[in-house]
Amino acid sequence: MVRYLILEDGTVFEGMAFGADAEALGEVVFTTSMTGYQEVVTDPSYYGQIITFTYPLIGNYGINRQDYESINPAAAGVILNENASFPSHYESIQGLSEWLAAKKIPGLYGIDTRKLTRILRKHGTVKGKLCNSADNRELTVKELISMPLKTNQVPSVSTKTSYQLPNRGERVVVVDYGVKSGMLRELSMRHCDVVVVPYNTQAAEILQLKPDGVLLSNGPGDPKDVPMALSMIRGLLDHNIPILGICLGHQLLSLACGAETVKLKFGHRGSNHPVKNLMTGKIALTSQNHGYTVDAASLENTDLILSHSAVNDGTVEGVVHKKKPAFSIQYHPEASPGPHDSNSIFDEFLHMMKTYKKEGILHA
Ligand SMILES: NC(=O)CC[C@H](N)C(=O)O
Repeated sequence: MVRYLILEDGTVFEGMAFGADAEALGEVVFTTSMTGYQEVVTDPSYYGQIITFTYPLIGNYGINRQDYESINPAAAGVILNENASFPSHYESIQGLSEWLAAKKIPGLYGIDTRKLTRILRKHGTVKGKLCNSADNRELTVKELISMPLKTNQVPSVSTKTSYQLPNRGERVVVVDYGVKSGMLRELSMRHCDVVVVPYNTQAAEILQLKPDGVLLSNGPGDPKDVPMALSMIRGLLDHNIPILGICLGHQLLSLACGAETVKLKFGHRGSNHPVKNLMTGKIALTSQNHGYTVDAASLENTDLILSHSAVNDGTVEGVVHKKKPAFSIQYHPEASPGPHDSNSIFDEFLHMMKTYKKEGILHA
């Protein structure tokens, strides 16, 4: 069956349908990840977006039981060049198309994803529609132009109630803005006693849980659409609770400390983004998925120091608080998918919690 992608600039791509027989509207973004499509599509930070894979062949190892980053994928649609219809892997339980159909996500394949990516890179944020007919192209373009981009999606993906992953180690409260399960796995692997709480939990409730540290998770949308997080974070800083912020959590920590966030032209999405640690001079390849960034110039009047920066475009990739036990990074140390170069961020967080608990001093 034929399917179309119509962009708000009027461009029409004709390809083949796979996944669900449905239509989708959303921001069209691209990821350069060569593998890990199951993790990408189930990452809650992709909520409402139509994901284009620049790697030409996707789906060849199917879908398995392990690689979920959330149970219900939040992406609006998937675009590929070649869809491997006969997956082969010993853990595969389903093909990508079948799985997307079951999750009600439409897909389009057989288009020139290089041409599409060039358009996305040139125009930045581009809205698009996956549909089964291009007869109403003009109407669809009008609909896309007037459609406001939804940026307040955290309430849709955050847990509604708190839950615990009990263990014998440090008590870590995870504030769930759309947490990837990879982060919970990394904490559990380090024996952390994890309590996951909804996005709008306030500092007093978190303090009652007697945390050794708090992880501010990743999540979809614009960090400025989560204003209730800022007073909570300031409350935790006032009580010297060790904090690690990842991705949206990093942007929220920065906003809470007085920095600014801005939207990037076309975002960073992929598993091969080099990041420089400015403290050690070392470069790590990182997994990324973000459309917003902390404005480097705005750090000047805050208590935050720039600790990491993106090698490709020089944007902010990490900050450290000068006076409080808090640091954050824009990329994904849990990888899922991607290289494990930055896995030690979780060890640093653990070290910070332990040191702080023992000596009540700031992590050096
Ligand atoms: N992965 C994330 O947490 C993304 C953060 C934010 N939604 C952004 O796009 O920049």
